[in-house]
Amino acid sequence: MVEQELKALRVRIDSLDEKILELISERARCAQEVAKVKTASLAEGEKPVFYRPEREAAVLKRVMERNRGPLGNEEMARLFREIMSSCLALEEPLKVAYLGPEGTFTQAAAMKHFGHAVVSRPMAAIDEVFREVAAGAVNFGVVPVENSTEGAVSHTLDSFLEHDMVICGEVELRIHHHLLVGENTKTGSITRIYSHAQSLAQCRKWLDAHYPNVERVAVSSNAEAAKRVKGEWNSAAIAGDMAANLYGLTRLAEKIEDRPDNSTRFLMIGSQEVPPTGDDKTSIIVSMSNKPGALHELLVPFHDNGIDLTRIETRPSRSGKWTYVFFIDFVGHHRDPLIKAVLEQISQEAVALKVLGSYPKAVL
Ligand SMILES: O=C(O)C(=O)C[C@]1(C(=O)O)C=C[C@@H](O)C=C1
Repeated sequence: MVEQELKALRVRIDSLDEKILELISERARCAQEVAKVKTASLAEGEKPVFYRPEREAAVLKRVMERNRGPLGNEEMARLFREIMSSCLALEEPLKVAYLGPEGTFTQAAAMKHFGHAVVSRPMAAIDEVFREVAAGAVNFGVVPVENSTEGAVSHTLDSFLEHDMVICGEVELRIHHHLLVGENTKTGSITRIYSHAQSLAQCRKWLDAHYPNVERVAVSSNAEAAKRVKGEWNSAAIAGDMAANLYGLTRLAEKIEDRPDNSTRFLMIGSQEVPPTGDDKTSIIVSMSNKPGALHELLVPFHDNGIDLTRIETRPSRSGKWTYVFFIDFVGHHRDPLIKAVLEQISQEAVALKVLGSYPKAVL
């Protein structure tokens, strides 16, 4: 009886899969047509722009709005994310550099934002990601910018001071850390725990409680930590799922981050300006003259115009001792008339103002 029912359901699934297959193929052919149209309408010397983040955000939002379940909105959007990623790859295979090595959270962020049909290249340092994008060796780069527990990633902020980059997207990732061991690890004899400094900090209380006397060794990435543990018998690593799976490690303890809402925000950097979608964010760098009330003066225009600031960060400017630059993120697009007016007002008071980019708010 059960066998009969299962058989009938599987016949239905097969027939639905055939329809889905046909529809996906039709969609892919449509994307090929889009590519032809984009290429045909070019002026002399102009390059086609295949990747359209504003359109991708609209597609994913529409899917989420129309979804009636039983699959959740995020799950459904994730499936469409991958379909679109493959459609884009037919138009142009995107090359994306990220802070490596393979298995880092930054790689997971890159996949969450662009899907898996991109050609991704791990870089050894944040600055290298910036340089690879600046050199035109890849279309986009992915770098971490802030963590909800540990704050700003200062290497990324400093790199924005050195390179002319356009921010064209953001993605947020829940960060879950696990204590990982290899096949050879003697779990009762762990004397050393490897991880990236930020991850060690994010698990500080857990480590104090469970491994108070074990040496904590900061290495260049969580993936590097996982790699080291594979060959040692007395060490463990703190890293996430991607690294655990990549290096075949076992989870001795799961989700050991001190704060359950621990998440990291990543930025997509490139050279492409993104048009407004109606639900955007903008990132700017401003340097003010070193006088009392400078920060107040900078913030007043935002307040007066009801603009929602989502982040403000200070870094030394590197061009003069004790001068500072402010990294500010706010809601809106720099082409919106209100935002334009506010930026105009600020630039009259500022020593320098640079718009790093306006981009759709993260959908996924
Ligand atoms: O609409 C476009 O411009 C397309 O190229 C199609 C498409 C899609 O598959 O929906 C593919 C890539 C772009 O980044 C955005 C959307």
